[in-house]
Amino acid sequence: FIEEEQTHTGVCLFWSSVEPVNMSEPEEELQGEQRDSTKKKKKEKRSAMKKKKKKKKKEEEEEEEERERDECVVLRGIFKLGKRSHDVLLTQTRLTWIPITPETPTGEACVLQPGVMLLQDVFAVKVKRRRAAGQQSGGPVLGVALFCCRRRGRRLEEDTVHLHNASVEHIHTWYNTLKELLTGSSSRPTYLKVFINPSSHKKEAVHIYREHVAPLFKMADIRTDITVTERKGHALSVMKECKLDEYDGVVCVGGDGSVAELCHALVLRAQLDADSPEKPVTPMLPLGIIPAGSTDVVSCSVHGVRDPVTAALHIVLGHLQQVDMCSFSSLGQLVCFGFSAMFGFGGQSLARAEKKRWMPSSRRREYALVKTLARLRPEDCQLSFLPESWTTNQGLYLSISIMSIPCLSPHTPQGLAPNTTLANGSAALIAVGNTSRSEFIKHLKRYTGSSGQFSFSFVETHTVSAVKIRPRSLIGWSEEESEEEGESKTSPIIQSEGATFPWNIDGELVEIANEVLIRVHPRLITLYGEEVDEAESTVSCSCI
Ligand SMILES: Nc1ncnc2c1ncn2[C@@H]1O[C@H](COP(=O)(O)OP(=O)(O)OP(=O)(O)O)[C@@H](O)[C@H]1O
Repeated sequence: FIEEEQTHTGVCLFWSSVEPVNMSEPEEELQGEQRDSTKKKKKEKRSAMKKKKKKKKKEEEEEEEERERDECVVLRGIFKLGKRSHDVLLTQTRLTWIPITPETPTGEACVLQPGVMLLQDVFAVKVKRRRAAGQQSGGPVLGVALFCCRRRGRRLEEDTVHLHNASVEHIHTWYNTLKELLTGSSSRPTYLKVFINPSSHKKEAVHIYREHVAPLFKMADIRTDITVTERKGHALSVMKECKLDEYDGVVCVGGDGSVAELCHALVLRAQLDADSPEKPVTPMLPLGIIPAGSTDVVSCSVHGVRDPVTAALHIVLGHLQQVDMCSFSSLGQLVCFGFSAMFGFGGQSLARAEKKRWMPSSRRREYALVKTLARLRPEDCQLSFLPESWTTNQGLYLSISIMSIPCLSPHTPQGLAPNTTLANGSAALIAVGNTSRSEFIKHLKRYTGSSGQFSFSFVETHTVSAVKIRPRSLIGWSEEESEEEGESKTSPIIQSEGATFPWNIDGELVEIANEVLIRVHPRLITLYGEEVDEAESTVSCSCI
């Protein structure tokens, strides 16, 4: 077939090189036939390729089945699942149950579906006993229960498989063997340091942890050491002092601000332990994020959903994902480590929202967004970025964002930075130049859809490893705002002389006067979770 195709291509090339001018009728007919034949051959080639792919897939499936068959059976026994008896097989990696086929009166076998469960999805096994109400121990053995996770889209849900058999000996053999197989997985934690921010979003973090997370940790025999934070910076000070080598991981229950504080703390602590004051050091412990904030973009970016159960199951099962981080510094001094920063519109609207802390958080956000749009003001600055050598641009920008993760959220399922991934070693730079308010709103609105937010002449995007932003205006944002609003100036986080500019770093307001240098540190931190391409979209933003 390939030979035929090659000969045919040769003919085509020959015909295409013939001058079309003054072509005689037979020649035209011949060329028409030739075209038909080319189409036919292409179709045949496509169908042959399809067949080949199908064959390959079938072969792979057969190989997988053979591998499963060959995999050594560790235990085999009869159990009741539901009301029916099953032949249950346990290997090193999976549990398979095949219904014992009953004979029908006509002698025909009735076909029943077998079931399978991978041990990598099982997080606990318990012996089931019959107990009277209030009885704490003992009781006749009923069977074993396997607690596992099932995937529903990007969500992980808890599920249980009950294997019933009243033989004590049989059940103990199965329980001990299953326990042994499950403890083989080294990335699963047994002792966690947990930080809960009770002030996050609707002040529900403690409740979320108690209701949805603690029972799963208990079921998986994970011990915890809990700190309920009392103020900003509390988690950082605890992390500087505590004995980290006792733990297998750290868990943060809160919003993006709490996550950023803990990531920052983990990297600083690693630097301290390694006596490396200059260079960021990869922390030994992974961080688990239980979302309890208002947007939770870091959690959404590693789970695909804003769901405490999914987050807890990723921790329990030891799913690890290395993630790029940025360092933010000014005048040679580290400001913080984080995942994303917004200068201009994003910083200004957060600064406005912070002034209205007394408002409910969603109202506060909408108010700030609308007001910042109404008073849209570009920043005059010098923007430099480093793909290989520094490129410098100067001008008016409405917004500049630097994001080392895609920043997925239910509002922006494809992410604020769909052009970066969790661990590609670079960040997305999205610079929005000066334009009219209506064009800027059009650009913002497209984030809620699937594409098109960058298809404007005033938007440029780059893949970067470092960025420098130097504001050129002499009047700082807060001074101008205070004059406009008749309010007293709020105290800046970084005390500085002269004009300061608001930055939104992982949802936290940071006011900085001078040039800011952002560097990307590939795979600096490990988070519990996995790479996801899109977040589940459950809310829409109506304010614009
Ligand atoms: N007890 C506390 N009282 C006040 N602030 C706290 C407390 N504990 C921690 N913080 C600080 O609160 C800040 C914001 O926390 P977090 O991000 O969890 O909540 P949020 O701002 O409501 O959520 P989101 O960032 O998703 O909007 C963090 O910088 C954290 O250090």
